[in-house]
Amino acid sequence: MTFFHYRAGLLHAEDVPVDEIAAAAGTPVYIYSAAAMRARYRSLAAALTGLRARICYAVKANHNLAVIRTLAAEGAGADTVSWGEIARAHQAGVAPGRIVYAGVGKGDDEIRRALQLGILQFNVESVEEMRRIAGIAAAMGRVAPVALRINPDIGAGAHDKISTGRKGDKFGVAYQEAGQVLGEAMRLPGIQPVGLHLHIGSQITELEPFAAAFARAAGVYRELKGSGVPLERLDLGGGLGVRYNDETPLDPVAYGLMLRDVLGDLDAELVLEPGRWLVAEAGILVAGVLYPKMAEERHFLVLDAGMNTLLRPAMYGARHAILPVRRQDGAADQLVDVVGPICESSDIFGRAYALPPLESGDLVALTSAGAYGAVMMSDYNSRSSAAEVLIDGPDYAIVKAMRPVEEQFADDRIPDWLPHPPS
Ligand SMILES: Cc1ncc(COP(=O)(O)O)c(C=O)c1O
Ligand SMILES: N[C@@H](CCCC[NH3+])C(=O)O
Repeated sequence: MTFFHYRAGLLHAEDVPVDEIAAAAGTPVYIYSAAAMRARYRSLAAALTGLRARICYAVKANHNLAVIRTLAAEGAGADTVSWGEIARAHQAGVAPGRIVYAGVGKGDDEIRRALQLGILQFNVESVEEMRRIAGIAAAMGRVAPVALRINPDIGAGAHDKISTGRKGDKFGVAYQEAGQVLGEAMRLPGIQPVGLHLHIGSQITELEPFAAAFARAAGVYRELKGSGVPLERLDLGGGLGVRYNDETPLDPVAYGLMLRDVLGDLDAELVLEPGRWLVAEAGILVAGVLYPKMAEERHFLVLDAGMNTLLRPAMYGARHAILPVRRQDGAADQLVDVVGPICESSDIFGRAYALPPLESGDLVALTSAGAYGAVMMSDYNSRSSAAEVLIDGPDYAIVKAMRPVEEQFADDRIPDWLPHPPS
């Protein structure tokens, strides 16, 4: 965590003291380090040297415009999964010709808008979707560049809920059926097959499943290209794993070597769609301590951040390391269960965290929170989403303010015909 470090016992994000940011933006607050994101991007790009490859940042991991802009300025394109994400990426400055668009449920209007904008390619997940895109494109007098997402039947990912490439998962078409589907695609007006796509899962810390899936995809690619399908791109998806606690994150150099080994002689431009790997460790979530609740049977630390702020622990049993924002010299750590304020038993970040004694008003930082944190926030229990702050050296900016409670219900409407309650 070199971009988040202690100086004189106080946690800093790059050069800015974290307590200063918390005072300015309120808590809970997500803090992102631009330098950390750039360092990640550059180390991955460097590991791909010599390969014909492009990086399309999976904006689902963190879709704040300032985050997308930081990576786009480094040369990243965008991997998207809805018109909303395409619009965000475009708004943040990503050129349409650098945007790929996946997802099992693309709506007609989304397809139309993406065609109008002129994105690089649609990553198509079913024959039904292929036909739908063909119809819409033909009616618009356009041709949709399409990569077919194949399901390689290889499981990977830290959790059953984030494995996407097994037979029976909803994503893509069985790899054995790719030829048939692309054969039909070639006969459809409005479709230009340009590639294959796969994405086997997320938070993968081993190279083997990637290598096995990519080798399988390369076999299909070669066979189809050999039989006359004009393929030019193989999109490998994302999935590169990071450190949350004690995991060994995926090494980009080893990943690059594996790509050379498995795909070095493939006649294809490669596309990588990392999300988590670029931004997770570049972000922390800073929360205020509401109460230390030291019941005899269990010690709890109740934070002002909850599952509505960071859903990963409740949803996947994920465990993010937690640091005190101010270190205490000489104070012995206590084991505490760290929980949020939401009325759900699953609103718990984890049991038995070793932390120094903390009081109301103290701050803690949940680490590796830059990916799938802010994007998955909700106003559940009518608790407002956290603010987001971007740091760049000595500078910082609130890149999304915490929403005042009144704005949460500003769009609700009470129909005139509903009776009034008694006064
Ligand atoms: C198609 C696709 N590409 C890329 C990603 C990004 O994954 P990750 O954040 O694990 O790199 C995902 C999400 O899992 C995805 O579904
Ligand atoms: N949201 C998930 C991962 C899903 C990745 C997107 N397909 C997480 O927090 O780990």
